[in-house]
Order: sequence, then C-alpha cells, then structure tokens
Amino acid sequence: MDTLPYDSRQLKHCAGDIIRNVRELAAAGWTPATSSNFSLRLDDRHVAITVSGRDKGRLVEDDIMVVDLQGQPVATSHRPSAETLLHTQLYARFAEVGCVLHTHSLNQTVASRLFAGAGHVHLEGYELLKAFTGNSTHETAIELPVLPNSQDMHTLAAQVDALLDQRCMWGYLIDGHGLYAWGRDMAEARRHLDAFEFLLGCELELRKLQR
Ligand SMILES: CSCCC(=O)C(=O)COP(=O)(O)O
Ligand SMILES: [Zn+2]
Repeated sequence: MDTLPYDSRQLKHCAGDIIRNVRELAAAGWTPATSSNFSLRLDDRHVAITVSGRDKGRLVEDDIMVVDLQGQPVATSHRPSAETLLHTQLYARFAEVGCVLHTHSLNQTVASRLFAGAGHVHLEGYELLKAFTGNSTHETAIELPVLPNSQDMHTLAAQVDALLDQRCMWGYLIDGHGLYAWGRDMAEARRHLDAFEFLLGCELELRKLQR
C-alpha cells in the first residue's frame, strides 16, 4: 500500500520531465561540474527537486527527491540541493509557481560579475522580452537583479524576498554564481530561462563591440 504523503506516480512524471529538460540544459553547457539545481511542484505541500551534488547531465530517477515547502526531505534519506530554500521560498510564496530552474552558464556567470556593481542588468528594446509572461511588446524594459552571493541560503532568500516585496519578476542572477528563473510550469520556466540566457548573451556581445 502507498502510504507516502504525495502521489508517487506524480513524482515519477515530474522526475521524467526534469531529467529530459536538464539533459538539454547540460548539453548546452549550462550545468558545469555538478552545478545547478531544478525543481517542479508536486502538489500544494510538496516539491520534486534534484539531490545535492549529482551530475545534472546524467540524472536518473533516483536523483530526484521530495521536500516539503520548508525544504525538509520527505520519506527519503537523500540530501536535497544545497540551494533548496531558494526554490521552496518561491513555491511557498506563490501558489501559481510550478517550476524553478537554476543554471551556471558562462553568459550568466560572466554577466553576474560584470553587472554586480550596478545591482541589475537592464534589458530593453528586445523583441525577446515578449518571452516573459506579462510582456506584449518590445517597447518595455526588465531589470534583472544581481544579488551578492552567500553560502548562507537564509541570507540569499531574505534578499530575494525583499525584491519580491517590491516587484513582479521571473528571475535573478547571483554574483559569480548563476541564474534562477521560474514559471507556472516547466515550459514557462524554460522559456524564461532561455530568454534570460539569450538576452545576457546579447548584452555581453554589445559590451565587446562597444569597447
Ligand atoms: C559545484 S557547484 C556549487 C553548488 C551550486 O551552486 C549548485 O548549483 C549545485 O548545488 P547542489 O547542492 O544543488 O548540487
Ligand atoms: Zn548554484
């Protein structure tokens, strides 16, 4: 009999979705050296998230585990991502958030260093801004926040909460670290992640050309 507090078929479904998508992100070089972490909402109290320290390009079903909305492991001895709190804070705060993706691509990491002083990356006038839910024209701008890095997830989560108190956003950079992006489901979170990656690449190229 299944006595788990979540639907194990749903976990299997989520694990497959994470594995398929992360394989593509890893093939693009966005998850170097066991970096990055990924999650999907299972239900209103549980989240499927990657186990800490695994090679994200070679994930198997056993590399996806369940945590509650406080980030505590549920019915498993696995250790969840070291950055679990940065995922669960979004699920706990927004009932509509269904997926959180975190990657360490070269563009994301270089941009986080370059724009750390400004505290944000200004993205304006790009057609691709329409990839972000809520935008319907290129005649708009997004400030992608760049937060100071910390090994203390409570410090990082407090910075994110302070930003979310002020504005609606679909992602942020952490200095010298990488990008967090989210959405209502995997497709939307992937679209946001892909759009941030492309736009950061554009900004870095422009900086090179303007030198
Ligand atoms: C070797 S990468 C350092 C940790 C990190 O930033 C990351 O994204 C992966 O951590 P996890 O515990 O989720 O494997
Ligand atoms: Zn990371």
